[in-house]
Amino acid sequence: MHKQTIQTSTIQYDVVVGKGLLSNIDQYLPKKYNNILIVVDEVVKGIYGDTVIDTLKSAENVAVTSVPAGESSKSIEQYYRLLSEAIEHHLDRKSLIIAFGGGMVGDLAGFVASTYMRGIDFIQVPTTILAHDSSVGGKVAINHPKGKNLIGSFYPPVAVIYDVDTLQSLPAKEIRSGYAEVVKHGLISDQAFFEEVLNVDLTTPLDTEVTVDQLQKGIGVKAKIVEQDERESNIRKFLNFGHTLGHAIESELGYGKITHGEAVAIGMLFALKLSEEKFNTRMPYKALYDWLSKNQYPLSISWPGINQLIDKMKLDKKSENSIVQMVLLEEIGKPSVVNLSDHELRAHLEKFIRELD
Ligand SMILES: O=C(O)C(=O)C[C@@H](O)[C@H](O)[C@H](O)COP(=O)(O)O
Repeated sequence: MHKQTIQTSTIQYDVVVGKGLLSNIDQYLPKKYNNILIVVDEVVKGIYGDTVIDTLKSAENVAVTSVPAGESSKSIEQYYRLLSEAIEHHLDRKSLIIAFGGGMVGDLAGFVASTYMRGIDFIQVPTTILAHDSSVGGKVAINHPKGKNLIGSFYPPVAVIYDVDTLQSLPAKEIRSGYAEVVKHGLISDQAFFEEVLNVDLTTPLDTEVTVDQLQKGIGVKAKIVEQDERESNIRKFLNFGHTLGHAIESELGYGKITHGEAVAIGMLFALKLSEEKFNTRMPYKALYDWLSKNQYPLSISWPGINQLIDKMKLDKKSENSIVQMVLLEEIGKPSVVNLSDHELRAHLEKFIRELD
């Protein structure tokens, strides 16, 4: 078991990563709670629900509610339903919400926790590779049809309990989605880490040791940034590498039509191309493209119109005065935030889409 403590200006919490944590989950709660609501992804509930529920029920007053798997559950309807569940189960300010599942559940349940009675404790219990990223750092949100994560807050969990045994049951699409965020952590931090990630073959069973090591490195990259800039006024923007276009694609195609990581993968390719042109430097575009293709990421998508994409990119939370900001790389491990005019963005996007197709 590996423990990493995140210390921001507002809170300190542990991220515990290890095997077999679910069946002892009660031991990792930072304190005793009078009432617990577990919000769980339907699929996760079917596989691991009993283990967690039984363990907690022996010690605590526990209610469970499941949400349909997939990004479309990050909706105002599910959010409202979960608030109603919290009321119905008499959660109060001494209660706890446990987000048990992937990034969707973490974002949704975390946002419920951040607003119910003006905020109650919540714990992230991630079950996907992607959630090594989303469970740390305290960004919680739901989507609006006009844009991804537009309704949300910064609300850190009181603990992250990451049982890596759960990764065994991930379908290929989820593995791909999560690994895009591992690639991102490599690109924004360190050439050696990036190269190590590109050595992973996602078409064969994962080597758990290698995966866990890379997830811990990714969490480390994220922790270092979040500790310095929890509310994204500066360097936290770097964690958004690949997301400006990625989020626009996700929201234009319809949430869930393409996974978050698959969309971010295309966004990272675009960001690498732009980085080459902006900084007149060589980027590992081809290496990443080849790795993504080999690992069956969908790179040939049914592209939304450029105007729609640009409108969505302007709604990105990094934008100021409707000017799109993108995270580019001066070199691997040296991210930089760059403003882009509509004209520039359009020209680069048109070229990128033409070349990718
Ligand atoms: O933690 C962050 O900061 C990130 O940007 C990490 C992203 O990988 C993550 O998908 C995040 O939820 C996106 O945030 P958003 O602010 O662009 O909605």
